[in-house]
Order: sequence, then C-alpha cells, then structure tokens
Amino acid sequence: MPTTPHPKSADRPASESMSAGIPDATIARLPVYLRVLTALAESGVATVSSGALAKAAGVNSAQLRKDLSYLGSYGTRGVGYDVDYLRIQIGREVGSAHEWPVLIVGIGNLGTALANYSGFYSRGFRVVGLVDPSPQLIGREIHGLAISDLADLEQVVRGTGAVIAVIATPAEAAQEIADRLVAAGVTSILNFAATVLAVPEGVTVRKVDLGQELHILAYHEQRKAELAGKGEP
Ligand SMILES: NC(=O)c1ccc[n+]([C@@H]2O[C@H](COP(=O)([O-])OP(=O)(O)OC[C@H]3O[C@@H](n4cnc5c(N)ncnc54)[C@H](O)[C@@H]3O)[C@@H](O)[C@H]2O)c1
Repeated sequence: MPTTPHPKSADRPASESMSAGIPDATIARLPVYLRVLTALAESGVATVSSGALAKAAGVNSAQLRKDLSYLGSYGTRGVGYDVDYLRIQIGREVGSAHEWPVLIVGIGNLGTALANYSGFYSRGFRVVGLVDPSPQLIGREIHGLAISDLADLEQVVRGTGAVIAVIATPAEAAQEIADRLVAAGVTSILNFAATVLAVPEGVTVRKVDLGQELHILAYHEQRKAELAGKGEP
C-alpha cells in the first residue's frame, strides 16, 4: 500500500489546533455569523451592532468581537459592523466563494446518511465521489452519484480533484484509507472512525466523535444535578 515519505503527526483535538493563525473554534463559528449576516442582508439591514450579531449567533459579544478581530474586523464604535463588508470578509475566510469537492469513503449507515445530507451544498461543499469495497454497494447511486469500487480510490481522487475526504469506514481500515487518500492528493480528512490517524505534515485531520460530545453533555447534566442537590441555581 502506498505510504508517505513525510514525517507523520497524529491528529490533534480541535481546541488545540490553529489554521493560518485563526483558532479552529473561531473558524467553526464563522459559518454561523455568515448565516446571520446573510439573513440580515436579505432583510435590508446595512449595519449591525456586535451585541445584536452576537445574540443572533448565540455567543456573547466579547467572544464575537474576539472572533472577528482575527479577520481584522473591529467594527465602528457606535455604528457596529457593515453587514455586506463583513459577509465578504467571512465568506473569503471560510472559502464560501469556492465550491469544495468532497469524497466519502465507506458508504454504510453513516456514509449513506452523509451522502444524502443536502446541507453540505448550501455550505459550499459538493459530494463528488462515493467509495466502498462492498459488491452489494458498488454501482448503486445516491442522488445520481454511483458508488465506486475501493480498488479505484486513487482514480476517483484524481478524477474528481477532491482534496477533502470523509472516512466512514470501520476503524481497522481507516489508516490504510488515509494513506491512500493522501498519496493520491487529499490534504484534508474528516475522520469518523474510532482511531487516531497519522498523517504527513501539511495534511489536516479533524476527528468527529459523537460519543465524546455525549460525554460532555452527560458531565454538564451531572454538574446541574449536583448544584440542584446543593440548592444552588
Ligand atoms: N465518530 C462518530 O461519532 C461515529 C458515529 C457513528 C459511526 N462512527 C464510525 O463510522 C464508521 C462507519 O459506521 P457505520 O455505522 O456507517 O458502519 P457500517 O458498517 O454501516 O459501514 C461501514 C462501511 O465501510 C465499508 N468498508 C469496509 N471496509 C472498508 C475499507 N477497507 N475501505 C472502505 N470502506 C470499507 C463497508 O462496506 C461499509 O459499507 C465506523 O467506524 C463507526 O464506528 C463514528
């Protein structure tokens, strides 16, 4: 199997990683700001205060101002932010002017759900390739896109020009899939498999772990129950 000659680095938790000087947590909030700003622009609003924008986006205004300061956007005292200008700035940062081709590897329960999710399109992502080794799945279509054989993975990556791939395979297969994707030209991976991927420098991996998210909610639930037990609000 092709391996990479580069030094490998394991994927980091989201909170620790930065891209081009902007923390990933901020990058994750930018599409939310963009949605609010688009709605404001569509209703003819030209300027918005940081307080109003923060409230509509569900964050506090200090957080919003900090996030936007990473884009070099500080607003005007007493006036707020220019809605159209901020939309352009954020759009440029999140790459919404570009339609990103995305490949999904592993078209089981999760891969099928992702392939069927129409929300990617409105956020600037287009699923251009579906790959799975199962003879029962190869050739089947999801929204007019046929599932390709895993044996043709490299061909699919090169043919579609996808640089972003989603891995929704069993954990045991994920590293090998990642190696093949990277060797074929993929430079960003969204990994759902329960394994830490080692990738070369320059390749970005984001790991999605819904179990971890549920743990966090469970922790907060426990804290609430403890505080209620002590009679605190
Ligand atoms: N991170 C999360 O929050 C989360 C949530 C759900 C599922 N998962 C993980 O996502 C993965 C997929 O889950 P699922 O429920 O869709 O499983 P599934 O069994 O329904 O689908 C797995 C698919 O991968 C294919 N596959 C098997 N070997 C492969 C290989 N070597 N290369 C490419 N594809 C291969 C199978 O043919 C199948 O279609 C699993 O690893 C699961 O643990 C993660």
